[in-house]
Amino acid sequence: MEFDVIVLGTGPGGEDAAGRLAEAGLRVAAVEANLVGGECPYWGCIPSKMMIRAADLLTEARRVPGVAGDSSVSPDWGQVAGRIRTEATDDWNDEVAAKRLTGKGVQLFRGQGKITARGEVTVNGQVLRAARGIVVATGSEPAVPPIEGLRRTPFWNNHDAIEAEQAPESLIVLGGGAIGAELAQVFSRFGTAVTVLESADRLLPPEEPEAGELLRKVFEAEGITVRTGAAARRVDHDGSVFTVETGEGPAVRAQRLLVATGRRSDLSALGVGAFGLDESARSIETDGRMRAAEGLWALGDVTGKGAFTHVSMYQANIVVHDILGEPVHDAEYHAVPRVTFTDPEIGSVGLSQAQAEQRGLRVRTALTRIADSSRGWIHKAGNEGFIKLVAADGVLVGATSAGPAGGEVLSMLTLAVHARIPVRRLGEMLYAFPTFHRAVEATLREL
Ligand SMILES: Cc1cc2nc3c(=O)[nH]c(=O)nc-3n(C[C@H](O)[C@H](O)[C@H](O)COP(=O)(O)OP(=O)(O)OC[C@H]3O[C@@H](n4cnc5c(N)ncnc54)[C@H](O)[C@@H]3O)c2cc1C
Ligand SMILES: NC(=O)c1ccc[n+]([C@@H]2O[C@H](COP(=O)([O-])OP(=O)(O)OC[C@H]3O[C@@H](n4cnc5c(N)ncnc54)[C@H](O)[C@@H]3O)[C@@H](O)[C@H]2O)c1
Repeated sequence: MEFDVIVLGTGPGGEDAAGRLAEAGLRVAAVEANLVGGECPYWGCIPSKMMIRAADLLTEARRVPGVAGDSSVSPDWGQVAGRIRTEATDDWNDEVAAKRLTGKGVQLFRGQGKITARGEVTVNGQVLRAARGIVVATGSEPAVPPIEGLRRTPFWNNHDAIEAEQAPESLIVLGGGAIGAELAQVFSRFGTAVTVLESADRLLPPEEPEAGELLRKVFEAEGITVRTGAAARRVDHDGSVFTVETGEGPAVRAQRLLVATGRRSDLSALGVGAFGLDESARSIETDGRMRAAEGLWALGDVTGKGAFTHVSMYQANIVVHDILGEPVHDAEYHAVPRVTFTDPEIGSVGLSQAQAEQRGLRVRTALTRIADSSRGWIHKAGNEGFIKLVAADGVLVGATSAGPAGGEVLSMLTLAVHARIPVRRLGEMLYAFPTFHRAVEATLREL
């Protein structure tokens, strides 16, 4: 079957690119092995943020005493699980999403697609040919670390955690990255006894050390056990209880085990070797137009530029313009924003202090605490957080905004890093009183 473009994988970026290319008049085939929409709407961003919204509501209600009276809350996981089934995922049915895509003129092929030659994808024995090229948008899947015994146990990955119909009594979370931190706090707030095991020396290891320290403090205050420097060595399951040994400290036991130790993309399963690409690589390398080879584009998690929906959509926009021969700015990654939606939210953009120093930049940093700002003091309960700025050569190269609405406050810092606005000019701006983002002004003064 002949097409102009074949899009392999219909996660956020693949779906967007396929739909827009078809609307522009190209003959587009999309190949999807699972659900149209990918990880984000069914097992990622959307349902996890629904869980977080519910968990945050419980905690806000628990903060009433001492500020506004008394409160008592009775968590009901059934309401969260119900919303995820009915409102978010349609019980993991993608009929609506598939109709939306085919309604734009895309021909959808269900099944695992593989590149079998340049310009050729085979799915379920059917050969599809693309005159202009192939877009690889196949995302990532949970990585399973090589821990003795693990694969023999019924551990959870993010799919199982998102589909949970009950909050477990106890839960071990392996990995204190974005997924581990968000879901550890969610289940804890619904009454689960949670232990986080993180092999690095802090939670959210790529972020500023102050972010990991802050989360540890908040987690421990909420009753979550946090063990860092704790790489799992062995996992057992006796039919009802998991036991995880870490080499240091006592073994941990719990009803469930969530493995959230990162993601992987299997390039050999995609057949990108047909284009001369290294199939043992962790990700597909692209140029600024997201081209990986003549007639091959890649976007999303598979490019290794940040496993975030906004990165996938940003790259999809570049792919669409490039394929249509329209002008578009090359992809830039100096200001990739990311938000871990714990409470407090950890928002960050650009380089951490350590990353900037590793690049040999002459770095200046400053940090102020949200609790010391007027808004933080007014807020009283749940006012933990900080702003940290990393500057070099008179511009911000990185920033962290941790706190209530930390992800929203991040927006102005993303703009500053993206547009390389001089620090001096940022300091001349007006900051509304009393807002959380006014802490940025105080931090600029420190800087
Ligand atoms: C629990 C969790 C929470 C998250 N929260 C956030 C968040 O708050 N914000 C954020 O920005 N990001 C978040 N993410 C990350 C986000 O979900 C991913 O970065 C995003 O979905 C990646 O999009 P993608 O376009 O690369 O493809 P994916 O969403 O990974 O989809 C790829 C699709 O390709 C299909 N596919 C793979 N191989 C083939 C093949 N050979 N043939 C056919 N189809 C194939 C898959 O079935 C899948 O549907 C979260 C992830 C998880 C797991
Ligand atoms: N809010 C968001 O934007 C959001 C939320 C969830 C996920 N995501 C995306 O999905 C990606 C995957 O999330 P993730 O949390 O699985 O990966 P991650 O890479 O963010 O974190 C994995 C953590 O597991 C630790 N680890 C690895 N092996 C271990 C072991 N054997 N024992 C103990 N700890 C171990 C690592 O040190 C790391 O801190 C994220 O990097 C992020 O890009 C984004």
